[in-house]
Amino acid sequence: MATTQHSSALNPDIGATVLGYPRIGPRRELKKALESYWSGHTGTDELEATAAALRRSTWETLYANGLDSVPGNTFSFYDQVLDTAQLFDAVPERYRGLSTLGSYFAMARGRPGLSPLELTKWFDTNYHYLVPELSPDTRFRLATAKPLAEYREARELGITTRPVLPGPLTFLLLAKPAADSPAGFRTLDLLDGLLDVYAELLELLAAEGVAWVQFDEPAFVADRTPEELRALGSAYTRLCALPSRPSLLVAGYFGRLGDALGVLAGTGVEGLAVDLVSDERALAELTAERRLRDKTVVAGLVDGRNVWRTDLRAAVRTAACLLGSVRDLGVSTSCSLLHVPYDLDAERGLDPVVRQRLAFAAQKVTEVVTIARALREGTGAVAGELARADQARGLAGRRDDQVRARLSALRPEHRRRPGYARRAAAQRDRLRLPALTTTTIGSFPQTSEVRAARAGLRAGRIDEAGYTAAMRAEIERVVRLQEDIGLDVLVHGEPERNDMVQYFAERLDGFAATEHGWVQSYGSRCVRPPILHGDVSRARPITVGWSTYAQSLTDRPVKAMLTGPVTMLAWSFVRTDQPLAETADQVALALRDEVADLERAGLRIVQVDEPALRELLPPRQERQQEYVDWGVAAFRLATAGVADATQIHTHLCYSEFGDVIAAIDALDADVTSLEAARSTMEVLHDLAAAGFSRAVGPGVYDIHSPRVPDRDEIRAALAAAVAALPAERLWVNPDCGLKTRRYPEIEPALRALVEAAHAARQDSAPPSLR
Ligand SMILES: CN1c2c(nc(N)[nH]c2=O)NC[C@@H]1CNc1ccc(C(=O)N[C@@H](CCC(=O)N[C@@H](CCC(=O)N[C@@H](CCC(=O)O)C(=O)O)C(=O)O)C(=O)O)cc1
Ligand SMILES: N[C@@H](CCS)C(=O)O
Ligand SMILES: [Zn+2]
Repeated sequence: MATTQHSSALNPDIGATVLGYPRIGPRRELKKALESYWSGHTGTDELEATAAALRRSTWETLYANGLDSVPGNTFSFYDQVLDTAQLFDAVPERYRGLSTLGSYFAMARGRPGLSPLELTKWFDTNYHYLVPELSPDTRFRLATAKPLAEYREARELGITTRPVLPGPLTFLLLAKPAADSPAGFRTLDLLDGLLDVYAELLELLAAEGVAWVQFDEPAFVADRTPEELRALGSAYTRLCALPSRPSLLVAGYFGRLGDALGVLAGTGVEGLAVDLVSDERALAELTAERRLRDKTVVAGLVDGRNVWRTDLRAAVRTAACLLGSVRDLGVSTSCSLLHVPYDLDAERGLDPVVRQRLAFAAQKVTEVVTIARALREGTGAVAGELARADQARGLAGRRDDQVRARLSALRPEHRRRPGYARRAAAQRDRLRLPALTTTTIGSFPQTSEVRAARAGLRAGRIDEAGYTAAMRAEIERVVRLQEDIGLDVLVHGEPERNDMVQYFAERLDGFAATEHGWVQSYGSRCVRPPILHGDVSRARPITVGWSTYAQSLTDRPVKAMLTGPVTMLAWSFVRTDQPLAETADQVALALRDEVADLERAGLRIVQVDEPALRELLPPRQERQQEYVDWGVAAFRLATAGVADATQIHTHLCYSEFGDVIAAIDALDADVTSLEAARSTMEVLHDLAAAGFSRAVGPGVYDIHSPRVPDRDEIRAALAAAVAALPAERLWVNPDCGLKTRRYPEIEPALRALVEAAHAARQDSAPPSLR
C-alpha cells in the first residue's frame, strides 16, 4: 500500500490534542464526593482531595496515551461557565459574603431562601451550564487563580498543559442581564471591562511560561449579528496586541464557523480549532480562507459527541486536504470529550459486533494520536490501526425488514388527527375536567429505596417479582398521595425508570445500554446515553403494565407517560449511517404501537415528552426547517393513531421556546406543558401571538431548586398565565418532573399548587358562579 507522509505538517506544540475531557470520574468519583460534601458527610479536604486525584489521573492518562498538548483547566466542581463567572468575580450580590466554595455552590444549587442561577442547555448538547447574571454594575476582576493553579499543579507532575477557558464573547453571549438591569442593557456592553481581565489573566499565564491558551467560542457556529462579529474581531485584535501573552487557540465547535472564520482569520490569533465533523461544509470553508496560511489549524477530525469509531483513513485524507491551506496543523476532537463516556474497556456486556464499532473518550484519544502519527510518519506507520478501523466500519447494524416495510407503507394520514375542536369536544365529554386542571409532569422523587431496589435487582439480591412488588407499592403510595393532595390528573410517578430515555432504550431492539457509560448532564447529575446502533423496533409493550396498575387504583384519570422520538434521539448516541429522519420514524413507530396498547388498555390520557425539541434545533437557520420537519413528523407518527377522545399531552422544558413556537404548534398535541416558572410566562404570550389554539400547562413551580414555593407565589404565576390565555385552555403543573426532588420539598409545593389553582378557578369563574 502506498504510504503518504506529511512530516512537517504538524504544529510542534499542539500535534495531537483534545479540546477537553470528562471530569466526573471514570466511576463518578466526583459525583459521589460532591453529594457527600453537600450532605455534610465529608468536608472540604476530602472534596479537594478527590478533585486533585481526578485532575492528576486525567492529565497523566492523556499524556501517557500520547497527546502532545494536554488541555488544562478542564476540571470543574460543577460547570466551566460558573467557574469563569467566579474567576472574573461576576458574582451577583446575593451570593456574596460566603466562602469561595460556599458562594460557588450557592450559585449552582441555591440555599434556603436563595435561588440558584438559571441552568440551561449548553448549545445543542445534553450538558447544562449556569447562566451568569450581569448588569451595568458588574465589575470584573481576577478573583481566583484557578487556571493558573491547575497549570502549576500539572507542571509539578511534569505535564505541561494548555489552559482552556470560555472565550470572552461566548461568555458574554451565554450570560443574561440581571433582573434589575436597565432596559436596553446587553451583556455585550461589558466587553471592554471583561477584556481587561482576560488580558490580565493572559499576562499572568505568560509570566508563568504558558505557551498556548485555548479560548472556546462555540457561540460563533450559530448565526450572529454583524455587531457580534465585529466585537469578536476587535476583542481578539485587542488581546493579540498584548505585549506579553501565550499563543491563542480559538475553538469554534458544534458546527461551522461561517462568517466568524474570516473575522478570526483577520486577527492575530495563532490558532483556530475547527469542527470538521458537524457540518460537511466546514472543510470547503477552511480551504477557501487564504489567511489561514499563517495560522495553525487544529482539525477536529474525531467526533467528540458521538461514540462511533472514526473513519481514520478519511480523517487522514481530510487533514491532508487542509495542509495546503494552513501554516501547520493540530489533530483533535471536534469538541471537548465531556459529552462521551470515559472508556469502552470498562464495558463488559456489550454485543461484540456493536462494541467493535465504538470509541469512547479513551479510544478517541488513541484515534487522534493515530491520525497525528499518520501525518508525521506516513500512513504505513499506522497501517494496522487503519485496517482495523476499516473493518469496524464495514460492520452493519441490526436490520429489521418488517420495520422498513412498515415505514415505506406510511401515508400522510398516519401523521394527522382530525381537527382540534372536534377532539377537544370528545375529550371534554369523556374526561370532564375542571378549568385550570392540576397535574404533574410524570416523575415523583426517585427515593433511595427505589434506587436500592433497582440496584438489588441488578445484583440479584431481589428477583423480578420482588422488584415488581416494590415498584407497585411505590406507585400505590404516589397515587394515594396525589389523591390526598387533590390533583385532578394523576401519574404513576415513573419509579421503575432509571432514566426517561435509557428505560425505553433498554426495552427496544436496536439500542444498546452501557454499564459505566456515564456522561455529566449538570453538576453531579449524570446520564448513561443509550447507543442507537441498528433498526429500532418494539418486541412487546413497555409501560402498559405500570400505567394500567396505577389506573386500577383510582377513579381519577391517570396520564400514561412515554418519551418522544426526538428526545430518544437527542439523548442517545445515534447511528450516522442513515438520515436522522428515518431513525426517528423507526422510534416513532415503536411508540405508536405503545400508545395504541395504552389506549386499548383504557388509559384516556397519554403524554409523550419532548423536552429535547428545542435542544436539537441546529445552530444555523439554514438547517432548522429540515430538522423541525422530521422532528414534528416523527412526533405525529407516534401520536396520531389515537381516537379523538384520547388526549395527547406533550411536555417541553429547559428551553427558550421562541425559535420553536411554530414547531410546538405543529406537534398538534392536545395539551402542552412547558417550563415557564423561571421565564415568568413569556412563553404564553409568544404562543398567544402565534395563534396557538390548544391547551397549555405553563410550569408554575420551578422544580430545579429545592426551594418550596408558597401559594401566593403560584397564584401570582397563575394570574400572569390567565392574563395571557383563557383559563379553560390552561393547565396547572410544575415545570418538569419531580424525580430529582425530595418529598419534604414537593409535598408542600404541590399542596400550594392545588390551593392556588382552586383560588384561581374562583377568580376566573364568571361572576354568577363565584
Ligand atoms: C430531564 N433531563 C434528562 C436529560 N437527559 C436524560 N437522559 N434524562 C433526563 O431525565 N437531560 C435534561 C435533563 C437533565 N436532567 C437530569 C436529571 C436527573 C438526572 C439524574 O438524576 N441522574 C442520576 C442517574 C439516574 C440513573 O440512571 N439512575 C439509575 C442508576 C442509579 C445509580 O447510580 N445507582 C447506584 C446504586 C443505587 C443506589 O443504591 O442508590 C449505582 O449504580 O452506583 C437508577 O435509578 O437505576 C444521577 O444520580 O446522576 C440526570 C439528568
Ligand atoms: N416525564 C418526565 C419528563 C422530564 S423532562 C418526568 O416527569 O421526569
Ligand atoms: Zn421536563
